Amino acid sequence: MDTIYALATARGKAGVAVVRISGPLAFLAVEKLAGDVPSPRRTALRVLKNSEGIVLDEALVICFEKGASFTGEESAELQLHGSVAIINAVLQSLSEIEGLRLAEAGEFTRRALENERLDLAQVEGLADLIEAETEAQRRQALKVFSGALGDKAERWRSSLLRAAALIEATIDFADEEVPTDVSPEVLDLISRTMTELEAEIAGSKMAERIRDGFEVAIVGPPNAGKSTLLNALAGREAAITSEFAGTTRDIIEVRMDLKGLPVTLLDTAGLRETSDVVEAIGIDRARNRAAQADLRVILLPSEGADPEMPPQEGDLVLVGKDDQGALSNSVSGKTGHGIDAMVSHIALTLSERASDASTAIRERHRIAIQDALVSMESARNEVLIGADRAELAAEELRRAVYALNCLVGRIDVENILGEIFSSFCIGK
Ligand SMILES: Nc1nc2c(ncn2[C@@H]2O[C@H](COP(=O)(O)OP(=O)(O)OP(=O)(O)O)[C@@H](O)[C@H]2O)c(=O)[nH]1
Repeated sequence: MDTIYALATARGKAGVAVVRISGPLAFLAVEKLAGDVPSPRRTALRVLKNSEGIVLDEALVICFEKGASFTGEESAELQLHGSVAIINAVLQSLSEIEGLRLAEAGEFTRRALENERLDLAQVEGLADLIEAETEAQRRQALKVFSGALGDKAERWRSSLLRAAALIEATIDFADEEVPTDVSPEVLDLISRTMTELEAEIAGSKMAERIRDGFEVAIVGPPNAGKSTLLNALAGREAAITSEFAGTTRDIIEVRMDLKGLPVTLLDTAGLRETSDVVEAIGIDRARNRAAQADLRVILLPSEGADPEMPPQEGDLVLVGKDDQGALSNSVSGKTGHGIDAMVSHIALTLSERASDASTAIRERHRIAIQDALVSMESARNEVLIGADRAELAAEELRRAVYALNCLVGRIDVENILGEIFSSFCIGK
């Protein structure tokens, strides 16, 4: 096993830069640079020198023993002054040590997975945690990273293994008198686990939204002030505004952090009958995209005007361009009146929905859970048919366990690793 090293913090000037080293020669490398190996898990101030004795930097050095590090291997972290020249000099010195090489993207995490310091779902949680931009994303990713999905999978797995063991016991005793009918307990175990898996699937759509962002569309008739409102929310001129009805044709997207929730705001073409071919295409797009959005702000030019699109649950219907707030349900992109109330409503509505989010946050998780459910359903049917189908029932339960094993990466890992680690950078 090679010993790997890499800059773990972002490149460029910073107060501190951290270089990580992991593998069997990690302590040896520290000794070469720092003169000794400080006691594990203790921060030690050391002068780092290269092989010619030239001082590179004064740094904080932390060593981690094998079995008690992020990767599970002997490893060390060098907290350097964050200068490009120091980083380069230290990386250069490390490269000159026999048996050390620069880490590949995601290689530290991959080793953590191989050494069972993390399960696959935790690796995915870590990738999301590094990507997290908003509070909701941070919380969700941290939950997965801390092993919440793996814990659940372990519980489901042991229920299914118990059910399978009960059934298998009846197979072994098939020729003899079977003391008790195990089917009620088996059915109960299967049903209870299925209910939990179904809840997980139900919440996974919302969890994906937290990862990828909610869509909020601003829709309504032309000239209602949609683009002006979007620009006010974005804090920049993202969309063109004009006094001419039908200015916005294509969909304009602005990503923002709305009280901790990741939201993509959509400005859409004003909805009306038109003979203009290009405008008509824009209106079609507007209708489709708005219909699929998580929430719509329907902006009207005046009170009682036709919204041109029926509001759905949670949608806001507001009168636009009400600069002084003469109406109760109104907003003005120009003066900012009503914007706080609107943002609060959107954030509240979306965060209520987000509270249903599960720990299954990726399509991969959903597919594995769905596979497990299909097998459990078959197992249940076999048990209901009768004791002579015990072998088939046990087989289906084993299949369900296999699907759950895939979920946390006990098996079939290689196929998915490439995809997962493609989002990691060097040093992670
Ligand atoms: N007084 C006032 N004028 C506004 C407000 N919002 C927009 N306007 C004006 O109304 C006109 C249309 O505004 P837009 O924001 O382009 O309206 P829109 O709904 O995006 O229009 P379409 O692109 O045609 O669908 C422009 O002349 C804006 O300056 C507002 O809050 N108050």
